[in-house]
Amino acid sequence: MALLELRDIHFAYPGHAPVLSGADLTLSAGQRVSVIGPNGAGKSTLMRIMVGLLRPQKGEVIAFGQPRRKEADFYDVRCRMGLLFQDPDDQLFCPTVAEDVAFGPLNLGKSKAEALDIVDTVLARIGIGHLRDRVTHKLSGGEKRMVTLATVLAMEPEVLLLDEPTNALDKENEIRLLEVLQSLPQAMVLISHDPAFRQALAPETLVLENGKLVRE
Ligand SMILES: Nc1ncnc2c1ncn2[C@@H]1O[C@H](COP(=O)(O)OP(=O)(O)OP(=O)(O)O)[C@@H](O)[C@H]1O
Repeated sequence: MALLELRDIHFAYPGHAPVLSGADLTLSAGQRVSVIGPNGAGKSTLMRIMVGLLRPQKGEVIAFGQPRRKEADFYDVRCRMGLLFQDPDDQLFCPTVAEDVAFGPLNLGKSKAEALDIVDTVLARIGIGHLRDRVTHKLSGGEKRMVTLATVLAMEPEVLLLDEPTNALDKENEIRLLEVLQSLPQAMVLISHDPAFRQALAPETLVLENGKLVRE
Protein backbone atom coordinates (compact mmCIF):
# COMPACT_ATOMS: atom_id res chain seq x y z
CA MET A 1 0.00 0.00 0.00
CA ALA A 2 1.25 3.48 -0.85
CA LEU A 3 1.48 5.83 2.13
CA LEU A 4 0.39 8.73 -0.01
CA GLU A 5 -1.11 9.11 -3.44
CA LEU A 6 -2.00 12.28 -5.24
CA ARG A 7 -4.15 11.71 -8.30
CA ASP A 8 -4.74 14.34 -10.95
CA ILE A 9 -4.56 17.24 -8.51
CA HIS A 10 -5.79 20.60 -9.79
CA PHE A 11 -5.43 23.67 -7.62
CA ALA A 12 -5.69 27.45 -8.01
CA TYR A 13 -5.68 30.06 -5.24
CA PRO A 14 -8.97 31.99 -5.44
CA GLY A 15 -8.78 34.60 -8.19
CA HIS A 16 -5.37 33.38 -9.45
CA ALA A 17 -4.13 31.28 -12.34
CA PRO A 18 -3.88 27.50 -11.70
CA VAL A 19 -0.81 26.37 -9.76
CA LEU A 20 -1.36 22.62 -10.12
CA SER A 21 -3.05 21.10 -13.13
CA GLY A 22 -2.94 17.34 -13.06
CA ALA A 23 -0.21 16.53 -10.52
CA ASP A 24 0.28 12.85 -9.62
CA LEU A 25 2.55 11.36 -6.99
CA THR A 26 2.90 8.04 -5.18
CA LEU A 27 4.99 7.62 -2.05
CA SER A 28 5.66 4.18 -0.59
CA ALA A 29 7.08 3.17 2.79
CA GLY A 30 10.72 4.16 3.09
CA GLN A 31 10.73 6.00 -0.24
CA ARG A 32 12.44 9.39 -0.42
CA VAL A 33 11.58 11.76 -3.23
CA SER A 34 12.81 15.25 -4.05
CA VAL A 35 10.49 17.71 -5.71
CA ILE A 36 12.16 20.48 -7.68
CA GLY A 37 10.91 23.31 -9.84
CA PRO A 38 11.38 27.07 -10.17
CA ASN A 39 10.24 29.59 -7.56
CA GLY A 40 6.48 29.80 -7.54
CA ALA A 41 6.01 26.47 -9.35
CA GLY A 42 3.75 25.23 -6.55
CA LYS A 43 6.00 22.97 -4.47
CA SER A 44 4.92 24.33 -1.08
CA THR A 45 1.32 24.36 -2.28
CA LEU A 46 1.64 20.66 -3.08
CA MET A 47 2.80 19.90 0.48
CA ARG A 48 -0.08 21.87 1.97
CA ILE A 49 -2.45 19.80 -0.13
CA MET A 50 -0.83 16.56 1.13
CA VAL A 51 -1.75 17.40 4.73
CA GLY A 52 -5.09 19.00 3.95
CA LEU A 53 -4.18 22.60 4.73
CA LEU A 54 -5.40 23.33 1.20
CA ARG A 55 -8.07 21.41 -0.66
CA PRO A 56 -7.69 20.72 -4.42
CA GLN A 57 -10.50 21.83 -6.71
CA LYS A 58 -10.18 18.53 -8.55
CA GLY A 59 -8.36 15.26 -7.99
CA GLU A 60 -7.84 12.92 -5.09
CA VAL A 61 -5.58 12.77 -2.04
CA ILE A 62 -5.28 9.22 -0.71
CA ALA A 63 -3.33 9.02 2.53
CA PHE A 64 -2.61 5.74 4.32
CA GLY A 65 -5.00 3.98 1.97
CA GLN A 66 -7.98 6.27 2.55
CA PRO A 67 -9.36 8.99 0.29
CA ARG A 68 -9.30 12.32 2.15
CA ARG A 69 -11.81 14.96 1.22
CA LYS A 70 -13.20 17.00 4.09
CA GLU A 71 -11.32 18.72 6.91
CA ALA A 72 -12.10 15.93 9.39
CA ASP A 73 -10.54 13.33 7.03
CA PHE A 74 -7.16 14.97 7.60
CA TYR A 75 -6.97 14.92 11.44
CA ASP A 76 -4.95 11.73 11.64
CA VAL A 77 -3.00 12.62 8.50
CA ARG A 78 -1.56 15.69 10.25
CA CYS A 79 -0.25 13.49 13.07
CA ARG A 80 1.08 10.82 10.76
CA MET A 81 2.74 13.16 8.25
CA GLY A 82 5.12 15.69 9.75
CA LEU A 83 5.40 18.87 7.71
CA LEU A 84 8.51 20.95 8.27
CA PHE A 85 7.39 24.39 7.11
CA GLN A 86 9.65 26.58 5.02
CA ASP A 87 9.48 29.32 7.67
CA PRO A 88 10.13 28.08 11.25
CA ASP A 89 8.10 31.01 12.61
CA ASP A 90 4.98 29.38 11.13
CA GLN A 91 5.61 26.36 13.35
CA LEU A 92 6.88 27.63 16.70
CA PHE A 93 4.45 29.34 19.03
CA CYS A 94 5.23 28.34 22.62
CA PRO A 95 7.36 30.40 25.03
CA THR A 96 10.16 27.85 25.35
CA VAL A 97 11.74 25.15 23.21
CA ALA A 98 10.70 22.38 25.62
CA GLU A 99 7.07 23.54 25.53
CA ASP A 100 7.08 23.71 21.74
CA VAL A 101 8.46 20.18 21.42
CA ALA A 102 6.10 18.83 24.12
CA PHE A 103 3.04 20.44 22.52
CA GLY A 104 2.43 17.73 19.91
CA PRO A 105 2.88 14.72 22.22
CA LEU A 106 0.61 16.36 24.85
CA ASN A 107 -1.99 16.90 22.12
CA LEU A 108 -1.73 13.22 21.26
CA GLY A 109 -2.70 12.42 24.84
CA LYS A 110 0.71 11.68 26.37
CA SER A 111 1.18 12.50 30.05
CA LYS A 112 3.35 15.46 31.04
CA ALA A 113 6.13 13.09 32.18
CA GLU A 114 5.99 11.13 28.91
CA ALA A 115 6.03 14.34 26.88
CA LEU A 116 9.07 15.65 28.77
CA ASP A 117 10.80 12.36 28.19
CA ILE A 118 10.16 12.69 24.46
CA VAL A 119 11.47 16.27 24.56
CA ASP A 120 14.78 15.17 26.07
CA THR A 121 15.15 12.20 23.74
CA VAL A 122 14.40 14.14 20.55
CA LEU A 123 16.55 17.14 21.47
CA ALA A 124 19.47 14.86 22.32
CA ARG A 125 18.99 12.92 19.10
CA ILE A 126 19.42 16.01 16.97
CA GLY A 127 22.11 17.50 19.17
CA ILE A 128 20.28 20.53 20.57
CA GLY A 129 19.75 19.51 24.21
CA HIS A 130 21.36 22.81 25.23
CA LEU A 131 18.46 24.74 23.70
CA ARG A 132 15.84 22.98 25.85
CA ASP A 133 14.94 25.90 28.14
CA ARG A 134 15.63 28.76 25.75
CA VAL A 135 12.97 31.27 24.74
CA THR A 136 11.93 30.16 21.27
CA HIS A 137 11.54 33.55 19.62
CA LYS A 138 15.03 34.59 20.71
CA LEU A 139 16.74 31.73 18.88
CA SER A 140 18.72 32.25 15.69
CA GLY A 141 17.18 31.19 12.37
CA GLY A 142 19.28 28.03 12.25
CA GLU A 143 18.48 27.11 15.85
CA LYS A 144 14.77 27.59 15.14
CA ARG A 145 15.07 25.29 12.15
CA MET A 146 16.53 22.50 14.30
CA VAL A 147 13.80 23.07 16.92
CA THR A 148 11.06 22.79 14.29
CA LEU A 149 12.56 19.45 13.25
CA ALA A 150 12.36 18.40 16.91
CA THR A 151 8.67 19.41 17.11
CA VAL A 152 7.96 17.29 14.04
CA LEU A 153 9.96 14.24 15.17
CA ALA A 154 8.33 14.36 18.61
CA MET A 155 5.08 13.35 16.90
CA GLU A 156 6.74 10.19 15.51
CA PRO A 157 5.27 10.73 12.05
CA GLU A 158 5.32 7.99 9.42
CA VAL A 159 6.09 10.44 6.61
CA LEU A 160 8.24 13.56 6.65
CA LEU A 161 7.48 16.48 4.35
CA LEU A 162 10.51 18.77 4.29
CA ASP A 163 10.12 22.20 2.72
CA GLU A 164 13.58 23.74 2.27
CA PRO A 165 14.93 22.23 5.50
CA THR A 166 18.42 23.69 5.08
CA ASN A 167 17.17 27.29 4.98
CA ALA A 168 19.13 29.41 7.46
CA LEU A 169 21.46 26.59 8.46
CA ASP A 170 25.21 26.97 8.56
CA LYS A 171 27.37 24.16 7.17
CA GLU A 172 27.77 22.43 10.54
CA ASN A 173 24.03 22.32 11.23
CA GLU A 174 23.30 21.34 7.64
CA ILE A 175 25.58 18.33 8.00
CA ARG A 176 23.98 17.45 11.35
CA LEU A 177 20.50 17.77 9.85
CA LEU A 178 21.50 15.57 6.93
CA GLU A 179 22.93 12.92 9.27
CA VAL A 180 19.77 12.94 11.39
CA LEU A 181 17.47 12.70 8.38
CA GLN A 182 19.57 9.97 6.75
CA SER A 183 19.33 7.92 9.93
CA LEU A 184 15.52 8.04 10.00
CA PRO A 185 13.36 5.26 8.55
CA GLN A 186 10.46 7.46 7.45
CA ALA A 187 9.36 8.04 3.87
CA MET A 188 10.20 11.61 2.88
CA VAL A 189 9.26 14.23 0.36
CA LEU A 190 11.99 16.86 0.12
CA ILE A 191 11.81 20.30 -1.42
CA SER A 192 15.29 21.74 -1.69
CA HIS A 193 17.13 24.07 -4.02
CA ASP A 194 20.43 22.51 -2.87
CA PRO A 195 21.47 19.79 -5.35
CA ALA A 196 24.09 18.28 -3.02
CA PHE A 197 21.59 17.96 -0.17
CA ARG A 198 19.00 16.36 -2.49
CA GLN A 199 21.57 13.96 -3.87
CA ALA A 200 22.60 12.94 -0.36
CA LEU A 201 19.11 12.50 1.05
CA ALA A 202 16.62 11.88 -1.75
CA PRO A 203 18.19 11.44 -5.18
CA GLU A 204 14.93 10.26 -6.80
CA THR A 205 13.61 13.48 -8.27
CA LEU A 206 10.30 14.77 -9.60
CA VAL A 207 10.11 18.08 -11.42
CA LEU A 208 7.09 20.29 -10.98
CA GLU A 209 6.51 21.98 -14.31
CA ASN A 210 3.36 23.44 -15.75
CA GLY A 211 1.42 22.18 -12.76
CA LYS A 212 2.42 18.54 -13.24
CA LEU A 213 5.03 16.29 -11.66
CA VAL A 214 7.33 14.58 -14.11
CA ARG A 215 10.33 12.31 -13.54
CA GLU A 216 13.63 14.07 -13.94
N1 LIG B 1 -2.08 32.30 -0.29
C1 LIG B 1 -1.84 32.54 -1.57
N2 LIG B 1 -2.70 33.27 -2.32
C2 LIG B 1 -2.47 33.50 -3.62
N3 LIG B 1 -1.40 33.01 -4.29
C3 LIG B 1 -0.51 32.27 -3.59
C4 LIG B 1 -0.68 32.00 -2.20
N4 LIG B 1 0.36 31.23 -1.78
C5 LIG B 1 1.14 31.05 -2.87
N5 LIG B 1 0.63 31.66 -3.95
C6 LIG B 1 1.17 31.65 -5.32
O1 LIG B 1 1.08 30.32 -5.80
C7 LIG B 1 2.24 30.00 -6.58
C8 LIG B 1 2.91 28.76 -6.00
O2 LIG B 1 3.47 29.08 -4.73
P1 LIG B 1 4.33 28.04 -3.89
O3 LIG B 1 4.74 28.72 -2.64
O4 LIG B 1 3.58 26.78 -3.80
O5 LIG B 1 5.57 27.84 -4.86
P2 LIG B 1 6.98 27.13 -4.60
O6 LIG B 1 7.25 26.26 -5.77
O7 LIG B 1 6.97 26.48 -3.25
O8 LIG B 1 7.95 28.37 -4.62
P3 LIG B 1 9.41 28.65 -3.91
O9 LIG B 1 10.41 27.79 -4.60
O10 LIG B 1 9.61 30.09 -4.19
O11 LIG B 1 9.24 28.34 -2.44
C9 LIG B 1 3.10 31.25 -6.58
O12 LIG B 1 2.85 31.96 -7.76
C10 LIG B 1 2.63 32.02 -5.36
O13 LIG B 1 2.79 33.40 -5.55
